[in-house]
Amino acid sequence: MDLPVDSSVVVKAVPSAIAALIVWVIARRFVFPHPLDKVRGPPNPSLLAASQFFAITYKLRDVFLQKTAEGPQEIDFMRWATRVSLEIIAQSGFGTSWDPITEETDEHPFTSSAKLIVPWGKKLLLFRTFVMPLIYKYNLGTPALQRFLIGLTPSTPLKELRNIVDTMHCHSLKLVNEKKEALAKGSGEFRNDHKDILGILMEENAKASEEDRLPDNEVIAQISTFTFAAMDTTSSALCRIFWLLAKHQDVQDKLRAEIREAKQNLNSEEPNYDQLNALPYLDGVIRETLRLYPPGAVVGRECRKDTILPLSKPIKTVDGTDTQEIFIPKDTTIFASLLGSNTNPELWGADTYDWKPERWFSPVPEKVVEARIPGVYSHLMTFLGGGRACIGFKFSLMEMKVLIYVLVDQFKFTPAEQEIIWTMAGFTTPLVDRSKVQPEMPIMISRAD
Ligand code: HEM
Repeated sequence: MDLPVDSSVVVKAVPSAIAALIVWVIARRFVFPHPLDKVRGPPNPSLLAASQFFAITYKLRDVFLQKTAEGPQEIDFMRWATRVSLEIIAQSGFGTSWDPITEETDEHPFTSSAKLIVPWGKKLLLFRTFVMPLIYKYNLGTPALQRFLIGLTPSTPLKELRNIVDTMHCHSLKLVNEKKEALAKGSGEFRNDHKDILGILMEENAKASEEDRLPDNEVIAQISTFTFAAMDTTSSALCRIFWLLAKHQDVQDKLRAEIREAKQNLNSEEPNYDQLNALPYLDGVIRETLRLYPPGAVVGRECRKDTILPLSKPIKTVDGTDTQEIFIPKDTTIFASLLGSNTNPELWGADTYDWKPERWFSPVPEKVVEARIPGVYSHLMTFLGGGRACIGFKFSLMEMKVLIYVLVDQFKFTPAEQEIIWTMAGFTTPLVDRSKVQPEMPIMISRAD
């Protein structure tokens, strides 16, 4: 067969091409390997959820593209981060869609309700600390009586919280009933393609023995638990990350460069889970933010038996003596500072209160390793540790990474004029006006070059 070019030229070029290829492979492997090299390969089918997260995030990207068509715009980032977080947990957790995420549609009532639990709850600190535990402990009054009494009180926060609970309950009940109906028709149809958490729970619950089976009200309660645990925390962390990126343009630029390089290297719009995790700057930004600004700064616990708490170093008691341990009587409520552990200068060093994503490019300080912090994530207590640790932390990390990957690539974020007030009661929440209940985080966005 005739070759379209002079065959002698091709034959002479072969050894040079092979030599060039060898040089290129060696250079890529040893001189400037890309972090994604380690994780190339077929996508892991068990981690396909990343593509579901991308699909939801693209809707937000489209809203922002629409908004910035005429130039820079101020947006309430809290509003959009909450909508996306809710939709992600609705689709992956419950196999339903609650929010089309468009400029023209309002947020789902579940979002507007769940988002206000913390701000209204904050106004009832004394009631929650002293009265509610007694109501639970002594099982005072039926739910109907409690609701009736709330109606008689002049307390707006109590009434608001009751309305919030009603809204969330009503939507959760509807969802459980729909799932039950589908379950009755056959599990194949029921699960559809999605192995969502609620679907699996209900399917297994239906098979469980009478004594192991969760009653309906507990299944319904799981929906509120998951929504609340997933939505408020992740949206709070996302707000903080974008606020920091807006304030540190140099970090934002480096992050954008890393994302764009990854896109080019992968030759694809969407990295899979492993590829996303292999981006060091993206990972450093998230780790550092969750270290210095954990969405929940403290957790409360009730001591179930008399306990002696050993201390890492002696403290002075009121009578001036040194002690190495504290006695905590049964039923004492204690608050453990997750923030305090994450930022302890004795472990993390003098620059502990500086936000430095690069910190994570080197091994963590020896003292941090030696302290054996029991947290499930990165020597941090942000997601707690032990039997009650956060079960959604990898889910949340992936959600944040996907959102940052998509948005920072396309948009530039700069601070808005208003000062943000970060309130620390409950989950950390951004506000612009302390007298308002509604969380808000204005930020300027424009198209990135
Ligand atoms: C940045 C995001 C998140 C943070 C900082 C966070 C933090 C925490 C913390 C500190 C706890 C322990 C609370 C306590 O026991 O007092 C917890 C529990 C929990 N989290 Fe998360 N979380 C996040 C995201 C998520 C997501 C996305 C989900 C669900 C998909 C989730 C589901 C849960 C659940 C169900 C629990 C209760 C676990 C149990 O008590 O056994 N979380 N989370």
